[in-house]
Amino acid sequence: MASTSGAAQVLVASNRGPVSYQVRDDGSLHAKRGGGGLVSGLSAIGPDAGALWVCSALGDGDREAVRRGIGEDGVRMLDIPAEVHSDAYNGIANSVLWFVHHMLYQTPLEPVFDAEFRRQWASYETYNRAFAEALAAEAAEGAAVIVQDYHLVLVPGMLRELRPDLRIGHFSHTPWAPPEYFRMLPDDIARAVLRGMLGADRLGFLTRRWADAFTACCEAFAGGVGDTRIGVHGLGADADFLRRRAHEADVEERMTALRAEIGEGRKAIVRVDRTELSKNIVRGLLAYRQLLADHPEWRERVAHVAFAYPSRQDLAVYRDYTAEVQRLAAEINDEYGTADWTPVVLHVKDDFARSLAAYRLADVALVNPIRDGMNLVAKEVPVVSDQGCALVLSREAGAHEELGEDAVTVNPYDIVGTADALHRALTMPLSERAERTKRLTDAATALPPAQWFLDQLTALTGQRGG
Ligand SMILES: O=P(O)(O)OC[C@H]1O[C@H](O[C@H]2O[C@H](CO)[C@@H](O)[C@H](O)[C@H]2O)[C@H](O)[C@@H](O)[C@@H]1O
Repeated sequence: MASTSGAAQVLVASNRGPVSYQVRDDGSLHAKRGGGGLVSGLSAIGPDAGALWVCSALGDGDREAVRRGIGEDGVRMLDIPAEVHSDAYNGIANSVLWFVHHMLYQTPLEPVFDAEFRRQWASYETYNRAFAEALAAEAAEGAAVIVQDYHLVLVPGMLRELRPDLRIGHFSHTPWAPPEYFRMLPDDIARAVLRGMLGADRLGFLTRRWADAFTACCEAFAGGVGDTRIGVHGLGADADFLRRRAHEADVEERMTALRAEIGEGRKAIVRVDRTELSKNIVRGLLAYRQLLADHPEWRERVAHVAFAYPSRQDLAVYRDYTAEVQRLAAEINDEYGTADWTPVVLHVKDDFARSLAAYRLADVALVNPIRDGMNLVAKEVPVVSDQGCALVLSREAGAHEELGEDAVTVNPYDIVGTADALHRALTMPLSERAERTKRLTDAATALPPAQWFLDQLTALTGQRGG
């Protein structure tokens, strides 16, 4: 394992780490890169950067790795009891805080703040305390610590009490809810969230909109942000890595297979997401069906390549959503498919090489979240696309702040509007597509992950506060 206790000068903390382990049939452990935008962003902080990454063991394989003392350089995995982790991650972080910040509650999916919620909140506190104690033990005198995301909002305040000498930052990868939605949380919990965060010297957000919403919540419920500084760092795509990786042999192989699935000469509307309610995959499929209904000329001339990778499957609402995506894709294929045309090419098994293959082949990328911290797919597709790609982008994605001018903007709730946007994107002249792709690429790569992290570190260590 990587560090000597008390020696780390720079630390990051997040629920999901850069690697996860699976136990093979022969008992050996297989290491796999962790998924999701947060990991993509932080992966620039390799062991060479000298940082220690403190994360949670997430499954049996990870726990086994901790028990066997197996680990990557620069990574410390915490073996927090499975039931505490489940309450904190599934119960509080993903069923409450995620839903509040993405404003996903709507009838009949409503928050229930009952005794079970209070029990899970106690686990969430325990979980946060485990991180605070591990960070306090690993950090050198005066070290910089940057805590990540809604799983760990109590850590800055807890760590401040344990180690007042540290420079403490926190970065949110999600949107932040406006006060009129945030106030849905019980008052004491809302205050605990804000006070926990305000234990940091500096807080980072992906866009000005989310930073302003946080400030507004503090003004409404915590008497303001006090001495805590707030900054905006719009995580960008890693162009060098993506372009290199997208031209490796396994990606080329998958392009051949995908071309066969799409069919010769057809255009491809591509989307790649975790199967996540906020990503709005169902309305994307409904919009595609509307396109086929409104514009029969596209039948047999286009395919919707939809990769919906498993996410948070311990939660019933995510399993139901996954089933709905699969049901609707099959329904569209039954309704419009022909002997040699599959209108929706749906894949649900996570495969990064196949995602890159789809990016390269895309004529149109559909990114239509209800709300999204940033959405890195919107930034990755233009970088990798072989022939220039039109981007249909929700105005509610953080990425829209930087990419909106060269995207075709949609209201994510408007199915007819999204169908019209798809038609506009499909008919965009190739020269216009290429020009827009060039500008999208410039904007998407303005702040690559390594620089994104360094900027936060410089801003944090260049000041004392809190
Ligand atoms: O760890 P999981 O529960 O499997 O979820 C994966 C990650 O989802 C969220 O990612 C966000 O971060 C991205 C990078 O800043 C952003 O582009 C994206 O739009 C967000 O959804 C979550 O914030 C992470 O903590 C999760 O690890």
